[in-house]
Amino acid sequence: MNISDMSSLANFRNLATKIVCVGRNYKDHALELGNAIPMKPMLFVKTVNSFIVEGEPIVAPPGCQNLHQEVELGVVIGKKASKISKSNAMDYIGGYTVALDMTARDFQDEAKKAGAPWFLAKSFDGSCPVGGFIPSSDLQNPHDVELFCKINGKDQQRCRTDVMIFDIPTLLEYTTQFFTLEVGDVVLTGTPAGVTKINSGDVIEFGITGRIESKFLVN
Ligand SMILES: O=C([O-])CC(=O)C(=O)O
Ligand SMILES: [Mg+2]
Repeated sequence: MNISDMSSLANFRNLATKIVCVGRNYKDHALELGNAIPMKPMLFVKTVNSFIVEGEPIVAPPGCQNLHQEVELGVVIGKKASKISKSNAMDYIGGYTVALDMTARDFQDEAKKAGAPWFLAKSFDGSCPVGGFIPSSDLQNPHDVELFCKINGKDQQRCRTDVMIFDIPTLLEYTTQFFTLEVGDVVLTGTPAGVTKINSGDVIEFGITGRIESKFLVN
């Protein structure tokens, strides 16, 4: 498999073995939830069953009363990456996407209190709506784009990626010291401020300004 085989969203969905998520990578989001600014990247994972594309509905997990959206820039891995270094990390990127790290915030709050994993809060089926693909050759600087998320037509999140705490080479170097990233895997780089409660019937539009945009409906 090489990068040209995943030029469409459907293709890298089929290749992905996991979605690696970075938490608290934007100061304003860490602060809006009352969390400390991390000293090193904070990682968790979503299974491939969380991956949905346009046309598939967002569905809250059973019992969730506080479902949140988190718009995030996604890095799509183009070359198997293990123990790579910052200096050539960008060579391992096949392209970029934008996704929602859907979060059952009430489940997460409960897990945080118990010191328990976030798995249920973060990786329920359909918890990762993914939209669009930009080959890395078409996006020279992923740290110089604007992410946006609108709910029912109203701006909810809008932020440039240059304010990430840990940049993409740092995230890839750190991540791959511990586990291998396979072709098609997606690394979600954290959400900016503006997460909020999502309700049944909402329409969520999100993307990279001027580049990719997609629309998902909430069941
Ligand atoms: O749940 C959280 O607040 C952590 C997270 O995913 C993020 O910062 O993107
Ligand atoms: Mg997130």
